Amino acid sequence: MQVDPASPAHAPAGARPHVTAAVLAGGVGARMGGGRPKQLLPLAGRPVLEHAAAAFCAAPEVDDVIVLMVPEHRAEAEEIAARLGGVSAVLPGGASRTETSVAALRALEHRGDGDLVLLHDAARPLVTPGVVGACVGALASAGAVGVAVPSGDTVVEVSAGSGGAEVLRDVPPRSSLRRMQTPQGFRLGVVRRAYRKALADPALVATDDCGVVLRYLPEEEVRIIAGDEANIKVTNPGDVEIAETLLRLREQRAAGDGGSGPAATGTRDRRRESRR
Ligand SMILES: Nc1ccn([C@@H]2O[C@H](COP(=O)(O)OP(=O)(O)OP(=O)(O)O)[C@@H](O)[C@H]2O)c(=O)n1
Ligand SMILES: C[C@](O)(CO)[C@H](O)COP(=O)(O)O
Repeated sequence: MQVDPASPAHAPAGARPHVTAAVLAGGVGARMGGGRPKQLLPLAGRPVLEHAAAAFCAAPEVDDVIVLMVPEHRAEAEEIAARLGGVSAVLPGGASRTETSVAALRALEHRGDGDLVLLHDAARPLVTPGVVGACVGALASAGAVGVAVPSGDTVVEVSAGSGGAEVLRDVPPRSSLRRMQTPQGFRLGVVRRAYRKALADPALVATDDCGVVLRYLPEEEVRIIAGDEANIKVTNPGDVEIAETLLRLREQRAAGDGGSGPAATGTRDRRRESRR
């Protein structure tokens, strides 16, 4: 699949920006092990990646969903995209998460600087359309937005001590600590400028995209909005089971609400409907 080249490069004056969600599925899942990328593991009967992409397909604020997949497993992502019906392109990911983010930005070269992109870990299958919508909403008044949750634990900094053993170095105040999640959303002009500088830095090391904006565009405020404790990243063995439990709890709560909770299904039609 390819990105639709007929899409306008710049939104007409006064029009709302175009919103693309890029689901980053280029990782091999080394910590999970098992020989297959974790985004393809089944979670309640559907691959992890399918859950993640479905939340964006269901979010009325999102116009377009693309998936960046480990090249060797692109065919499986194409099948998932075909099932969902709301994914416009499945493209090859890069060798690192940062390279996959850059590949997503390259795929959006035809979009204007004022358009928006949401970068999301395919390994976070429990993201909800509600969090996606809040992220897009915050981008009305910010150039970069990350979703995060407060840290319940005291988070400490460690380093190697005199005998080589790990020792405590610093205890940052917990009240100012958050655990960063995805989606992370950006005006394209902002994230493009940040990555342009980042890619010129031979010392570039990044584990998320808001961090790249913070480091390379210090003048740009990165807004933090409330994430969701359940929006875990499937990382280590056992995490799929935890995600399944959280999903079941969410479904039970939604059923208790009369089914009004966030559904991770939806179609392009619903999106079109919301734009009228
Ligand atoms: N080359 C890469 C590496 C990571 N990711 C994506 O970035 C997200 C978060 O990364 P992580 O949890 O580290 O995934 P993996 O890199 O697959 O895991 P590991 O580090 O254990 O190998 C995942 O959705 C993963 O697919 C990516 O798109 N391209
Ligand atoms: C982007 C992220 O999910 C925010 O918590 C995280 O940094 C990804 O990190 P990883 O090293 O790729 O697991």
